[in-house]
Amino acid sequence: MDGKKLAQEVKAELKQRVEELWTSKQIVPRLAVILVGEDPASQVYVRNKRRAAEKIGIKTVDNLLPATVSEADLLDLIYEYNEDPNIHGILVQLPLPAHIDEAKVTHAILPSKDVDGFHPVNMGHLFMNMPHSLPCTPRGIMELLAAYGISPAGKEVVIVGRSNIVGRPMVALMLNADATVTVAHSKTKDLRAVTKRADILVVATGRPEMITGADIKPGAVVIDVGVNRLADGHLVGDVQRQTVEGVASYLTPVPGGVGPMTIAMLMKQTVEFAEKSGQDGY
Ligand SMILES: NC(=O)C1=CN([C@@H]2O[C@H](COP(=O)(O)OP(=O)(O)OC[C@H]3O[C@@H](n4cnc5c(N)ncnc54)[C@H](OP(=O)(O)O)[C@@H]3O)[C@@H](O)[C@H]2O)C=CC1
Ligand SMILES: Nc1nc(=O)c2c([nH]1)NC[C@@H]1CN(c3ccc(C(=O)N[C@@H](CCC(=O)O)C(=O)O)cc3)C=[N+]21
Repeated sequence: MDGKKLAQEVKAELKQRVEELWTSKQIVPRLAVILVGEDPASQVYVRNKRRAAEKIGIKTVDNLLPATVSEADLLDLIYEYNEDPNIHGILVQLPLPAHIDEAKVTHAILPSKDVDGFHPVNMGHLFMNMPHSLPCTPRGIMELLAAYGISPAGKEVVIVGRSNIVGRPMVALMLNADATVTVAHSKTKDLRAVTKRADILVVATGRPEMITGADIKPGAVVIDVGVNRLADGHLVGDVQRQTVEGVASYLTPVPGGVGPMTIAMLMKQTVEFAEKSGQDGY
């Protein structure tokens, strides 16, 4: 499944919507990105986001804060963006340094500007199937499946991983799409027996190539969320491509699968928020 190509298509459509937004309301979508510390992988994501935004016509306001920044200063910055009517989306790159309480930061972002969909209010709405904002990675996966004509309705969907960023919101989206959902994690007994049941398998563990051809049902659709940089600089997923390719009906590559879709969905959410701005929020 070619996430890179689909992401290009999504971004081309967004570019038009951004132009329309300017013509009809003179609004430029603005996204504030906050990165704390100098994690090189995170810097790559921030750069990719900025590049994508520039192409679409979204303005990004990047804040690269030192790892030593205090929690109070970070919260103050978020409060400023909450109040600023010209900022439509706020994203704080995770993980944060240990001295900063991640939950406190996530909760500080105004739900109506929470482009990641990580605020408990947005998570709650998502689980009740009345979402305001959708976490970008799971949403990108749903759009990929839809583009390939794969409907989760009635299917056995197994999600490996239960993080707040990927696994948990993925459960909600799949349930909302009428799948029969199983969630596996590090305490799951006999993981292979569980993954082998899946018609659609979503793997988000951060364990390089842990899922092999022996772990999947022939013909399964396999979504590899993992982005793992090996010591030699090589990028691999959580799925072993060589052994899975011959068994699965579809597989998302790494790179070029879920990652580019995540960025496209972040852009989409920002444009959607800008389009809604001025209307009644909650
Ligand atoms: N492509 C993209 O857009 C994105 C990619 N990623 C990538 O996806 C991967 C996962 O990210 P994230 O969800 O944030 O990771 P986390 O580390 O937050 O969560 C990993 C999850 O996998 C589970 N897990 C770990 N090891 C095993 C195992 N051996 N067997 C079964 N389950 C296991 C953990 O279980 P437990 O809860 O029990 O600890 C946990 O629930 C990473 O490689 C990350 O880089 C992340 C976000 C976006
Ligand atoms: N608040 C927050 N929101 C996030 O969405 C978030 C986060 N924090 N912290 C880190 C993870 C990780 N993540 C990725 C996004 C894009 C690619 C991506 O574009 N990957 C490219 C390759 C990138 C490369 O070459 O390094 C690909 O898979 O083709 C990867 C990973 C978002 N995350």
